[in-house]
Amino acid sequence: MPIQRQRSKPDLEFTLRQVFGKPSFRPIQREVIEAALEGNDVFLQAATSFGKSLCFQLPACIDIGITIVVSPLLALMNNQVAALRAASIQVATINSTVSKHVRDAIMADLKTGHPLTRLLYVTPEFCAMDHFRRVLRVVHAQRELSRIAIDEAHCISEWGHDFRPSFKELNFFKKEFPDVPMICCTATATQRVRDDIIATLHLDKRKLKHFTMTTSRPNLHYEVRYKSDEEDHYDDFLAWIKAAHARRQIPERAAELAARNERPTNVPGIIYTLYRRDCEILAERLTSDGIGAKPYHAGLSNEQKDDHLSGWVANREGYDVIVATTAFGMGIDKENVRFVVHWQIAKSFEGYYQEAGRAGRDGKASVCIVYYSREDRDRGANMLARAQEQKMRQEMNRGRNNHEYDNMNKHPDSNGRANSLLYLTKYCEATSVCRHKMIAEYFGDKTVVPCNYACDHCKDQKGLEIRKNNGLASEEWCLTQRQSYSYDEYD
Ligand SMILES: Nc1ncnc2c1ncn2[C@@H]1O[C@H](COP(=O)(O)OP(=O)(O)OP(=O)(O)O)[C@@H](O)[C@H]1O
Repeated sequence: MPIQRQRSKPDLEFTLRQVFGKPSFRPIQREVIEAALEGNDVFLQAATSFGKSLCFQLPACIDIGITIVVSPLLALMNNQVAALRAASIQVATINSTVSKHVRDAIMADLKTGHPLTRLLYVTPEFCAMDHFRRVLRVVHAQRELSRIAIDEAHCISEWGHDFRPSFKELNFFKKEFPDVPMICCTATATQRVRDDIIATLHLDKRKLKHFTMTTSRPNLHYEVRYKSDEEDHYDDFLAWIKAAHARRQIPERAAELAARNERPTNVPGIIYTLYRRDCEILAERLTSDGIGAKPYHAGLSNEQKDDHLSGWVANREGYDVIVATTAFGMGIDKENVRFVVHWQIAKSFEGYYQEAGRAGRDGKASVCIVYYSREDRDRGANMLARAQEQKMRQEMNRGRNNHEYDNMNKHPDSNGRANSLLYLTKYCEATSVCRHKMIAEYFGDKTVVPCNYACDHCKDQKGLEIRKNNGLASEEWCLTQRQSYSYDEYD
């Protein structure tokens, strides 16, 4: 018996306009939504900022019953929940920032079997809890479990195999509720990761409706800036952002901004760093140089994180730049982010593309800069090797026998991380290929990706080569550093 109980042919455009305030669908959104509403399992891969969330949010407003959205990060959940509330949609989230009182009220709504909540955002860890599963069974028995949406589905493959095993347990949904349709959304999955997600969730490949769109973000200008340990690139960045402020203070531009009630110093951006201590130090340095900046990392209290995120989203003075670890990023949707800077090489190619994808979500030109040094590359490789060693030790301590351990190491993910970092290094070192093309190549995107001088290679290849030659430490020097273990102390 199909679980879907739809109202007569829904007017999708009407819901889009009335509920979401959008004038029209973006390419293939309509097709994805129709496939979902027909009760299919759907796999949607599309560029950052494509509008993937709408593909499960809109059906949730049409179908009878509740959509469970599994989401990996608090900031992402809170960001989406706030946007849905602003559109007066009945949405709830259960996570560590939600008080017991609110949590009980949500659970009471679910326990009725006929929840008023249209979308419930939860973590994979919460989905693994017995009491939540029991309540879901009640909702399912009442034929009110409308759909399961897995947002940022690549996390199943990237994180499920090590530090967040609950991702792997998401196959509970298909095991227990095979008739409830599922939709998986991601911007960053290679063929290997796609196969892994499908297998982990127990989706039937033959019946799955697959939608794959280009990875291309033509309004993003990708740039690599070369450096070595010898120099502090802070001054380079400060000069760059001060120049952006100065351009906004040219009289005609300033008048335009004033008419829109915008501050000339509001150039919203994100700086990603690998280390928590850098978040604090850098935010303080920028603030003392007149650039409003706040840190964001897992070591801050929930109140601080909320304050910094909400101040930044609201374009509040003093909150223009967020200096963050990767605790901030995936899925964060603020339309006017004009730049994303990676203070060091990112942890993976997927991470880089995701984080850079926070820029220019309004379609306007925006800049993505990576400060790349070979020393940071080696530190990144070190961090990865250590994490893998630690995992190996933990698994040994947990008593896996050698055979199991060998199989674990044969898992596609064990090499995936290293390959991803290697490709990111290749991307940073490259001076003879368009950066947009390199991104497409990594994700197996066969479409022709346009680059209208929107990367440092296509804009000025000669200059790029010179900057690389002048900026990087030599490989010989890095080798001596590696041999003397000097990178280990920094980690
Ligand atoms: N049809 C549409 N018309 C106008 N805006 C839209 C439409 N669909 C989605 N959007 C807007 O596009 C923005 C990006 O959407 P969303 O956050 O769902 O992106 P995403 O595909 O999940 O990206 P990411 O993978 O980077 O998180 C949102 O602000 C959303 O409101």
